Amino acid sequence: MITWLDLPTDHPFGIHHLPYGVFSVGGPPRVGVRIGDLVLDAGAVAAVGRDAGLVGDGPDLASAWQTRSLNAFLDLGRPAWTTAREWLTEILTDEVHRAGVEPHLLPLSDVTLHLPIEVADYVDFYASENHASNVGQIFRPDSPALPANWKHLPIGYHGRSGTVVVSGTEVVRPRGQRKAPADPAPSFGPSLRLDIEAELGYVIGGPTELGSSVSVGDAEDHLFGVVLLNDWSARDIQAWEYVPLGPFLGKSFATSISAWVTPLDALRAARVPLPGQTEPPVLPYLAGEATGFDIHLEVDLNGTVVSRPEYAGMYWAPAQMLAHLTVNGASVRSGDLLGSGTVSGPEKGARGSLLELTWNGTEPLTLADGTCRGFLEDGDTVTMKGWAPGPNGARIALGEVSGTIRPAR
Ligand SMILES: O=C(O)/C=C/C(=O)CC(=O)CC(=O)O
Ligand SMILES: [Ca+2]
Ligand SMILES: [Mg+2]
Repeated sequence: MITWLDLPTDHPFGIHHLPYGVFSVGGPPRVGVRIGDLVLDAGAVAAVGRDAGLVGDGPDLASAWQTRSLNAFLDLGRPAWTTAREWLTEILTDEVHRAGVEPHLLPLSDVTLHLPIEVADYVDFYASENHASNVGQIFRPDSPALPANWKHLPIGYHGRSGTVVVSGTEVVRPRGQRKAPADPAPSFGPSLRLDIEAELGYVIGGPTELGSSVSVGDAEDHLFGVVLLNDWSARDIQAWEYVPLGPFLGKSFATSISAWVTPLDALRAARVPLPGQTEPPVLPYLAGEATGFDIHLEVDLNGTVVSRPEYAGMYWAPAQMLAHLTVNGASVRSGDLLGSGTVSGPEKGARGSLLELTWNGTEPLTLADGTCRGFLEDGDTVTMKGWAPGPNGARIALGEVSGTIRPAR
């Protein structure tokens, strides 16, 4: 597949990728598709196709894309996502479309990128066995590292969708209550243990009805695509507040996602079997054809790569997470966001949080500038990147997610 754009076939944002985002250039935000270092004004070019009668009786992509989020497009469901991807591929590869499309391509450097989805409900899972057992040892040293339910169900909690922000948004250090086990009483102030969590976020589309469930086999009809996600976490606030209802203010102040949503359809070459769920076997509603993804992550703190987590090691698949989330009859909405849980590998250099990398601050990291970190300081910038294998040896780069810490107000 060769595009008429002047683009190497192995470009990480090549014709085999085509991630969606929302951009503006002075005017109202609208849906864009990234190709190379250009952004295609997708709604404008679809309107040209529609008005010229080229798009037939298919879904009205022009209307869905001339809006300020991906939600209307997500509402159309998987058949429309497939049609859209085929059509975009055609207009970017067949030279006959060039004159009509070229005026709607803008340099990435000229546009402002926005939060790509209006986040409906946000759920964060806990799907890495290494992460769960590390945090278990740190937070609950007198209990088994993995809770008794961990291999039977994908554990999760409902988060705060209104504080999900796009890459580049500054993060204000949260204030709150904390009490270390040895402290006689709780104290209040800016978090002293501000942390990151490297995760993938799954963007849901195709709403379901209240009372119905999505099976593992049907889950990918509702899994539109993937973002990189940083679940900023205040460990001191979290450790004191979370018993018995789970994370609350320690994680609700900001969650950052990448501006680009990589469609699941672009990740065909990245599919890998799950590491294995035979001991114990999962209940029937969680069994079935579920795969993981061979996605490589990189966490950069102020210019030093501090971790390289491997998503392929995750225990629970996104299809299982969605099946579990809906098994009680809970419905999903377009724009729902599912965090995978922190991606941590077995090696120290593959842990997805500073909590684990520094073992709760007791083993600080030394950065390239010679400074040390247990947790984040004001002014620190964290950038997460990711890539997956694409077709014919090419790579697919996920959109990066970055954020800088500002002092508490
Ligand atoms: O084990 C705990 O009490 C808490 C765990 C987390 O903070 C992790 C969480 O947000 C889920 C995840 O990212 O894996
Ligand atoms: Ca998390
Ligand atoms: Mg969060």
